[in-house]
Amino acid sequence: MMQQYLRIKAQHADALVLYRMGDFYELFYDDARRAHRLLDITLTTRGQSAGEPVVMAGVPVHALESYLARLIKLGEAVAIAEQVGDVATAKGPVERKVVRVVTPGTVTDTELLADRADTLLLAVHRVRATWGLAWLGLSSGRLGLSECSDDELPGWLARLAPAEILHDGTAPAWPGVAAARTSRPAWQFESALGLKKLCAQLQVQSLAGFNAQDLPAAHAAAAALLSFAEHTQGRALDHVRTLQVQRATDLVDLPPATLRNLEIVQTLRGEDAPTLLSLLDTCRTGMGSRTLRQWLTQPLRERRTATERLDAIGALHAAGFAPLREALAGVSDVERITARIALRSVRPRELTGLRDTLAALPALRAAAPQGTPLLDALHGALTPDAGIAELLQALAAEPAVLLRDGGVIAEGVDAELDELRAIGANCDAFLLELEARERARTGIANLRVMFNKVHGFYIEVTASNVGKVPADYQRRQTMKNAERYITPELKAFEDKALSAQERSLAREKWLYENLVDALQAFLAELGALARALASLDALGCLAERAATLRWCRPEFVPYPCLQIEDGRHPVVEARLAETGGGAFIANHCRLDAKTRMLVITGPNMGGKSTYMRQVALIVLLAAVGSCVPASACRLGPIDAIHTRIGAADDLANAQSTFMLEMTEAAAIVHAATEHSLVLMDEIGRGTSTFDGLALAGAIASHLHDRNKAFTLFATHYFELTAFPEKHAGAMNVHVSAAEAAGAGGDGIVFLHQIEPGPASRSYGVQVARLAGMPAPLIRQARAALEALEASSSAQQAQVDLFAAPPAAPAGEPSALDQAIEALDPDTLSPRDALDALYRLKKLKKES
Ligand SMILES: Nc1ncnc2c1ncn2[C@@H]1O[C@H](COP(=O)(O)OP(=O)(O)OP(=O)(O)O)[C@@H](O)[C@H]1O
Repeated sequence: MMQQYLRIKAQHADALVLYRMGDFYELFYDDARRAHRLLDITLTTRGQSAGEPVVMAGVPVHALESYLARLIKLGEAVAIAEQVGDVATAKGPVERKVVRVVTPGTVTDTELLADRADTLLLAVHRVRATWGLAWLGLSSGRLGLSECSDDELPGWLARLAPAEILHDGTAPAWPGVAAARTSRPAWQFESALGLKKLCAQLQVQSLAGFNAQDLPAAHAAAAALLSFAEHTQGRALDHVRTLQVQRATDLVDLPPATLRNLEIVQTLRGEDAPTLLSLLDTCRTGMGSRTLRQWLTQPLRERRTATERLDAIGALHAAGFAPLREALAGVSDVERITARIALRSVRPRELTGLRDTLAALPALRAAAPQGTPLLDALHGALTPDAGIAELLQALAAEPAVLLRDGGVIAEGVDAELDELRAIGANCDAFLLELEARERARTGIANLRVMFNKVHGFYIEVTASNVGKVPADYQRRQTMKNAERYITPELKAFEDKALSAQERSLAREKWLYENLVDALQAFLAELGALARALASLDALGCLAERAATLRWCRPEFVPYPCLQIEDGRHPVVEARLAETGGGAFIANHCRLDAKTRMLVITGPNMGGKSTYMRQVALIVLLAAVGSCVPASACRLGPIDAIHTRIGAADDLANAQSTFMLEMTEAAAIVHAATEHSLVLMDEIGRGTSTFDGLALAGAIASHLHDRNKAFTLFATHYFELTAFPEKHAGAMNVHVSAAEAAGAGGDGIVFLHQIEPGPASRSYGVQVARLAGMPAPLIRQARAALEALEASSSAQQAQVDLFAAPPAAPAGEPSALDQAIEALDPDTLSPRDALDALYRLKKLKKES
């Protein structure tokens, strides 16, 4: 047996092998020690192999799911080796085979998946300066490809949030990426192989129809992705029949900092709520929630999709969305059920769930409004082939949870099954009759015919009556107060009953497998149905949110424009409403080709961050095709939302607050275009005043003069309120606050209203007092502040913070010169040389 185990283990060196032995899955040697550490299960030793005691640990079969869930969460891969041979006839150890490998990115078990988020497997592969990406949601059948640069990769990893990343062993560690990493042999990442595999998977001759033929790096990643996914499932992936190519240039760029700072799907603390998604997601199904999450993290630059969705939402408002949402509430997770049909792991109750959903479709169709291209298309997908429902009629009304318990196939579907079941049903009558007959024959009034799992059928006679037992009774078992017997007649009956039950279970299993096989023909239709239901659900949800939260439809224009009337921060507003914290103060934001930058000043706690974030959230929601929290909104093209907000120390990556601040700001200055929205919150505060002020001024100038991005620039440096005087595209605004008649004039009321012009003064000391600083400390700070203000105005240096950058001093080599100097052509490989060329071109562009 150990030989058999070691053979299996050799084929699954990277996974924990769970080896089935009776009612347990056993782990051996290092796997056992690892499982002991991770799961806190007991380590034992048994027997000897090669002269050493065999170290082992086991988990009971019935508890597999919960242990699997824990292991997957810890990023482990698990190979499950089942007994596939016949226990009764096997000579030596029963044959065992790995039936599936479960890894964090390839789980499909309903119990192990989050309802409202997709679990993605991502493969990455670098070809020269290009990263190829290929990802797959096994439980949804969604396959995607993309290519990106080094700089863009972190954005993709954050956006996709994969559970597991496959790489060829050379990928660097990515900070902040929580996915499990699985290394695969480099030869599996092969472009031509990938192209072939993709064509085979999608059953097409070329990928032209998917606009995916010119992505060699992504093809290479797809080769490894598909091999690995098939390997874990032990079969082909028949439900994966569509492909989505996403080009970075198609999406509104949301770098990881933006996803984080705007708290779109996770709060800064890493919780699921309150976030934009948690506020938005009132979807009736898991499929809808997953789709909404995808829309939100992958907003599109071109406005066609958003306009289509907004048209649909408009129609839902006009026709009423409540009936549709009610009809969707009873719909089961068709997307995951479809995947599980394809993987042959679907459970009986999932199929009856599908049957109920199909039966509910006419009502759903009646409740789904039509009249816009998107709604009409979705409506069209709600009439799947009647053959599916017909096949599902074979299932019992309420089947058992597990196939092995029987009772899954309905009566009247299969004559043989019905006959076998009848034998079982007649059992009870026969036993009662036998009992009565034997009581009469023996004169033992309390004689009983009974059954248990270990001993089968028997006749029980109490000790006091043993003397009356006839000669044809054979003793089976002696109890404390009774004896148990078997008779030839009872034995014959037992054989017939047990074999009928066994045969009926086997027959049901066979019928069920046939049913699942027959359903394979409808995978594509079921996939389309799932997508339509999911989209309808997400649209219904957006319509409901817009109505409940009083949002308006944004308008798209082709020229530079970012105009928001009475904008609100949806999450802060909801929170204020929840806690009775008063009304949210709505604010405008008006940027256009001429005015591209707002310099925002005002007291701490005044609402600067809230204002900037709300503008970004509104821009994002509009790009998704949702209504927005404002009374009116007009938007030009937007290609990215960049944010530099807050200062969470990235200790894990040994970056100081200031270093992180500058790194993020540098990335923005490099990437922002005139179509980007940039939020800069208190840049420069992480260092000394002069350094910080000087850098903030230079960054503002760069954004204004070179990037020309729409920029919201919040700052505490009063000196920066002079910026708009010299920069025509910038304008001062401030969040208003009022002095309250408090002791010593230190009271302050935040009005949260954005007003034109710079703030008149700072309120830092007042806010500190509100925060409960001791009175003497506050008095000292105020005295010091007055002295500082007096001395500063007396000797204000006439420094031009915003002067154009002086040329690099003569004689000082530029960054480009230095890079060229550092190159040694004789020692470069062709690939390094090409990389160097890219680097130089980039430096040239920046200089
Ligand atoms: N428009 C608004 N209407 C009502 N309440 C608001 C509004 N804006 C902000 N607030 C409230 O004020 C609090 C502080 O806002 P915010 O964090 O945006 O201030 P800030 O000016 O960025 O402060 P700091 O300069 O200290 O970072 C928010 O948590 C919110 O409760």
